[in-house]
Amino acid sequence: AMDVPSVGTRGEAPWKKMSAEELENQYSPSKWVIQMRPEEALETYLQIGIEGTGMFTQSESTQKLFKMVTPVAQGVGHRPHIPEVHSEALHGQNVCKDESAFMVEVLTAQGVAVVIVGYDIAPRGTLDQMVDQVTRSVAFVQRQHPRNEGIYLCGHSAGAHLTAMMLLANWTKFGVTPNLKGFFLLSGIYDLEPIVFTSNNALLHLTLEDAQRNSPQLLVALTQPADPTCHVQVIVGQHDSPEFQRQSREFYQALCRGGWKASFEELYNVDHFEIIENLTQKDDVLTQIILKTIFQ
Ligand SMILES: N[C@@H](CC(=O)c1ccccc1NC=O)C(=O)O
Repeated sequence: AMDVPSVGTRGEAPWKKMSAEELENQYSPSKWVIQMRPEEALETYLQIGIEGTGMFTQSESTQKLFKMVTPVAQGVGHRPHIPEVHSEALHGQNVCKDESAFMVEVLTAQGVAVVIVGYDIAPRGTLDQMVDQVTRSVAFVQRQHPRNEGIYLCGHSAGAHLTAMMLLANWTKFGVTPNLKGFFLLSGIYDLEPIVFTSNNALLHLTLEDAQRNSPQLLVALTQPADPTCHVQVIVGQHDSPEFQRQSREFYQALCRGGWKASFEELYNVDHFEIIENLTQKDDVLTQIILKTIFQ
């Protein structure tokens, strides 16, 4: 019989047929940038981070991007305030929560309260601990702001993975059910198994079991959406690597099969990093998606 390549999510995962070198490439976002050399991208985006707003200045500089936005009631004399930032932190080896605050102003200017969540990245924290820290942070915000009009979670790259894990959280353990209205999952990974076989695992030390237990791609099929009206937007850059694009598309498909209200978008002409770079600007495509979703 002819060797017909499998289509969609059926059949063997395509990464299993890749050489070690090719797999490493696919899971190194810096190798797929379009405007710079890879080393330049690492320096620009991963080492010094994206320029901050100065709002959060205590730079412990070891945490990862994960942010959460909460629309609050606007009224005369009622200035939205930004709740205390957690000093907990995730698996990103790269960007810290302070550096992730660069996009808050465009949201706070519209009356949206923004919380940047930190967590203990590897090797300080295990992936299970990071997921737990983020879960507790979301529960904390709900407890502090029980009358919020809705909580939207947003994460990029490894942060999108942690954010996606919140779709599967068991909130009963935390004594509170967060008022989750929407998810923005940007250039994320949702099946962690291939990560085990890349250099990304040098600090993380994920076993196959750890990877499976923390793979939303595998878990969404086994869970019912708590709130079927909660909108999950899976968004990937046109110039993200083919593996990152496949992960986003297949996660979107899994969400649809699981009964979630999901949508998928490939953003034109941006790579893994550029996708969030213009979140400081009101007219940016992604900024507009976020604002329209919150204020619809
Ligand atoms: N630092 C590496 C890999 C990296 O940043 C990464 C790899 C897999 C999944 C997420 C990653 N980064 C962002 O959270 C690189 O891009 O060269």
